[in-house]
Amino acid sequence: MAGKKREVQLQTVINNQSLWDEMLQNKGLTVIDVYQGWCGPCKAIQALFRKLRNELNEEEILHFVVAEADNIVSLQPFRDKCEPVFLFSLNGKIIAKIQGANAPLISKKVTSLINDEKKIAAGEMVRPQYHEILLVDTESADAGEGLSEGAQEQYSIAIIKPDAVLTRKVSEIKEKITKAGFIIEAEDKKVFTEDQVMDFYSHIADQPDFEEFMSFMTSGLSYILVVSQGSEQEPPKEVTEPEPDTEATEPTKDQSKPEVDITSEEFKKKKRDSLQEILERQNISQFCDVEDDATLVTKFLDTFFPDFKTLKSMKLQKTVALLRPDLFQERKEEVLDIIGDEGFKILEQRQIVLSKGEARTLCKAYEDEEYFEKIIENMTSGPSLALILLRDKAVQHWKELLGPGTVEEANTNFPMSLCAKFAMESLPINQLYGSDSLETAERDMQQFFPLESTLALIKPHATEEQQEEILRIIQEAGFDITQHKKILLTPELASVIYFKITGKDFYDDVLQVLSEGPSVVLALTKWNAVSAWRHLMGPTDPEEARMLAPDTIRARFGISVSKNIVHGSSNTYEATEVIGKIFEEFVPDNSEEN
Ligand SMILES: Nc1ncnc2c1ncn2[C@@H]1O[C@H](COP(=O)(O)OP(=O)(O)OP(=O)(O)O)[C@@H](O)[C@H]1O
Repeated sequence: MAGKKREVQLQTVINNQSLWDEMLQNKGLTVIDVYQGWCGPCKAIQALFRKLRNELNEEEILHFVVAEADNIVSLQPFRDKCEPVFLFSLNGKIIAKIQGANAPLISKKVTSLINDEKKIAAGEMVRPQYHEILLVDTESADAGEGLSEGAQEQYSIAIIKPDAVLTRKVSEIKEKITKAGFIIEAEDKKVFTEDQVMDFYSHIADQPDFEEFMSFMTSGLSYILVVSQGSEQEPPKEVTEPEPDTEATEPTKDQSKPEVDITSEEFKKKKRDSLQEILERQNISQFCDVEDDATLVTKFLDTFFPDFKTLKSMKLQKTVALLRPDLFQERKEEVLDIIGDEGFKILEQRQIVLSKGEARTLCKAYEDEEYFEKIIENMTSGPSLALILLRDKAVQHWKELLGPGTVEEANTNFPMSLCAKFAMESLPINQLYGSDSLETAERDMQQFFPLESTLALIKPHATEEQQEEILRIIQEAGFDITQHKKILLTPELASVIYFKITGKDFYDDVLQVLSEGPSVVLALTKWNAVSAWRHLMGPTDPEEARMLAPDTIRARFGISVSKNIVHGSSNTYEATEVIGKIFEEFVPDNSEEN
């Protein structure tokens, strides 16, 4: 019976990768107890699962399984760990993990997810964009949810406010922070909601100008930075290198290098305390708030960086992989399966016919071989498949899987490598390519996936919640929101965006919709941005979108053709023109405030 799915009283047993993949097809929530062959599933929690199953009575959408880490590639990070791990898969996406048999937490998680599923099915709630978590073992006692006190103490949060983002001061501020010896551990761009401003700035809520501050903070993108102290041995450079725009005075006692006998804790404290001071000395504190209070820092991390600790324990990297033409044509699916099984996430993929020049650059290592021209011929003979892969230590891991450059060496010394596995008569070299280093990966990404920007509009009839959801969808799809502005589109501004349709008979309808309130205007950047954003928006008419592309933004939130919630540029020329006019020629009213 080994390797076959067998029903036990409560939980289905998953003991190989194909059953695991099959399990991911389950509809609704699957609670996965990850166990080790040598110690068996967690008995302590089975009573809770039985109780939840009976009380919730939702067999169609609530499943319980036990999954053996030893035999499932996806669960590799959890092998040989004694502590129980529970994963929560929602419609095939692992969205949460609890380490340890924490019954109350597990119960709360299951109940709330099932209640949400019921509301979604009844049309009472829009499906939230759940983030897929990375499967790693965090190896710490607190690893359930949130961060330990110890971990929180090391970090400060710096918020670069909307006016600084609009006037492009972000790089300068970040550079000043890092030059002063601090490390920016993580960053995100967000438009604060009113509730969030209320929540995070409650300590100044009684100030007379708080309402003004609230509307300023919700008016555009802020950058939220998680900042740590950096190495305690290294003195902050900022104190010894006055910035050109600050007055060159004799260093005060505070600014001089730390005494040699200072303890590392004192030194860390000194550096931590000085982030605010540095910003003040550099005349940038009006653009950037610093939060050191441990409780607030935790709140920021939990709200904006829920995976921070997991990601910090990893070396997440991007690398570029390429399947050469013959392999792409004949065995693409097998390669993609291996990529998935090895835990890589494919961020982008495209078919590309390489030019001779591109092929020569990629195969430079073989330029002295007599078969060089033959491989250039082969590589330019048809489309290759280029991929951007994301994973912990992606560059090294992909190179290790590939094995050596030539089939001869792979067959002799590395018969398990992908080079040997996918060898083909037509080519004496590896049918697969991988970037050699982080620098090469960066260069390869620029070459194969050049960045492009598009203009996006969220129309006035979108509610606050819908705006937030749309921004989340945008970020989840890998777009970088490079500009953000909330403005009332007057007929003059509307004609800049909709210059192509000003003569159409429905143009008055368009102006009418835009006059109903402020719109959110965005510049979105990623490879192939224009077409990717149009794809995400869906067909112009929401009715048609609901039939043809029900997951698109217009299908989910559009009301009618004129109230179709979003707009996007039609081509790169239009995008460049309109972004230039809206974000560069039009000077925002609040750029000099605060
Ligand atoms: N027949 C119509 N009646 C009312 N409004 C319309 C009609 N046709 C188009 N519109 C509105 O004008 C906008 C621009 O129209 P266009 O023909 O350029 O559509 P699109 O390129 O699919 O959408 P968009 O340019 O907004 O991304 C549409 O998004 C829609 O809101």
